[in-house]
Amino acid sequence: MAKPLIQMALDSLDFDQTVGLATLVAPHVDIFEIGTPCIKHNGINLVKELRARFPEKLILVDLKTMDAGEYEATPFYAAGADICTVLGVSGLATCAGVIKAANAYGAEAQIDLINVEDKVACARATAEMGAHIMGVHTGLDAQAAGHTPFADLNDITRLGLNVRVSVAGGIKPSTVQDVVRAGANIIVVGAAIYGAASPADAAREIRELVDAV
Ligand SMILES: O=C([C@H](O)CO)[C@H](O)[C@H](O)COP(=O)(O)O
Repeated sequence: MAKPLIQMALDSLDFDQTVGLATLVAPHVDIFEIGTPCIKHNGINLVKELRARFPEKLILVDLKTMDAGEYEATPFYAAGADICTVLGVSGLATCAGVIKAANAYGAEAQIDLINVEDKVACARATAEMGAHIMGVHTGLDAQAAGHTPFADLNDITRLGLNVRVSVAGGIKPSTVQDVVRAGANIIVVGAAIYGAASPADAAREIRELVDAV
């Protein structure tokens, strides 16, 4: 199996801080995620800026689209996004719209399973429609209430769907190897990197731990 990719979640609201953090961690990560609060605050110009500065990196725009899937996602793919997210709770028509927009640009659509009641059914249905990535995700508010993504990750990887599986939700050095072993193809890390005294060192540590599995 290919080595898992490491995705850095850029969750600052500040445009320059976001570019600065991306620059610091770039040698150690594969994907820059422009987090939902960040993309809402800064808009599409941040996608263009990161695309221009980091042509070799993958860029995920965490739109968490809830309606008007094709219409909302298309300009972000046109601006250089490799992956956009759409909420599984939005329903199949909206997911289909983002998948259609992704395919038009040779890019990928990620279904975010956050707060989906029946994650297995949603994953099966959206994979069948051509979704490229399934996102197992315990959001920041759910994390604060003590939840983790580990059980859901096992439920989704054991389905053996023809998609890559991404996992997000408080992943840190002590848990990153467990999610690799559970079959995650994309490992999202936010606070454990941007909250560290040295984000570059923290990103390097995550990379070394992933590569050591
Ligand atoms: O997607 C996220 C959240 O919903 C805000 O947009 C985070 O980027 C994601 O949870 C990863 O961050 P950490 O949980 O801090 O690792």
